[in-house]
Amino acid sequence: MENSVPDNFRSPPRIGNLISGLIGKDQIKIALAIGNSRLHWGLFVGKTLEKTWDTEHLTADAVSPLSEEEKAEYLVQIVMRSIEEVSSQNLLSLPATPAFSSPHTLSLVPLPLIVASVVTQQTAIWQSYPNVRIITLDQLPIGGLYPTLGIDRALAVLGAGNQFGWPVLLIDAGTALTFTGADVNRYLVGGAILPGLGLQLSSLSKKTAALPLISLPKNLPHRWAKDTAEAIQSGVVYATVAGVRDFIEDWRCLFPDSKIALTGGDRTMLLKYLTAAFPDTASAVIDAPEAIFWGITHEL
Ligand SMILES: Nc1ncnc2c1ncn2[C@@H]1O[C@H](COP(=O)(O)OP(=O)(O)OP(=O)(O)O)[C@@H](O)[C@H]1O
Ligand SMILES: CC(C)(CO)[C@@H](O)C(=O)NCCC(=O)O
Ligand SMILES: [K+]
Repeated sequence: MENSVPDNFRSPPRIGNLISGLIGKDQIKIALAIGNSRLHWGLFVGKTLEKTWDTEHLTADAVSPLSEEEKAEYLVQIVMRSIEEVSSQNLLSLPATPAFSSPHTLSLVPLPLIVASVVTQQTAIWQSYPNVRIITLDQLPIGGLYPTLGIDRALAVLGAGNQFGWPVLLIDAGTALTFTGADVNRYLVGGAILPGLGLQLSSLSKKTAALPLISLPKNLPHRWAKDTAEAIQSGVVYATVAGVRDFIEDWRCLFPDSKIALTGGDRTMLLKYLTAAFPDTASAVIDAPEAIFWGITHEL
């Protein structure tokens, strides 16, 4: 994904003619979940989530010199290019492809875009998209939300509850590691926020003189390490899985029949560590990479 204005900025997107048949029927909608590390995209046909993918944040520098009209065109093209990159097989093989014949280009018919963002600066950029809706907390059918709750947490817990049932505890292993729990009445019980696995590692290297930037280990490391890299991995991994287990077990005391779902960029690693360290706890956890998009389904 380009971060600056693309060279062929003014050329019509190729995919336009291909999918405009579907657009004419109002079937395609794009969801954009703006996280702290990157952009998460979902392509819906009707209410069905067909595809998800991730790209980098846009830079304000690429967008700010543009006029309002150019911004709109630029963002439409960013969306189309992004879809084009990920859709070469899947999108074009959707069942509705025979309808691909309309003369519209997508710069004339921008796909509806639904944005849920926890990054104000990025939200501001996407406000220039011509056919955008920004999801806010007050639109969501969950009670007991507090005003500063992250929309990603609200949507993901809603999506997990709708998919798996209520009550539900949603764990998001993203930039931040969050716990968000709701009861059988879709009422927020509460949650917690701590630095995610990646952020723990990067902050140790950034804020100390001697500690290097270490990546996550492939498997549960040795606990009692005898070199720096392994010591960092041990500390971050064991403390995090112990904390995650403690939150899960506490939640299960409150709601013994609750579903427990795990999402976010580090979910696979976290679940691997948790499985190795606490298999009983881990066996209750459901992999839910698309939880936030299931929450958005409700808003389409
Ligand atoms: N290809 C990737 N690019 C960036 N991060 C990745 C990638 N694959 C896995 N990750 C992990 O994903 C984590 C970020 O998670 P995610 O992408 O869910 O973040 P986010 O949605 O931006 O964060 P948040 O929702 O907390 O704002 C990082 O800690 C990183 O280790
Ligand atoms: C906690 C994060 C950063 C997780 O992405 C996001 O949900 C957020 O910015 N939340 C606002 C604070 C809160 O949820 O209480
Ligand atoms: K996330």
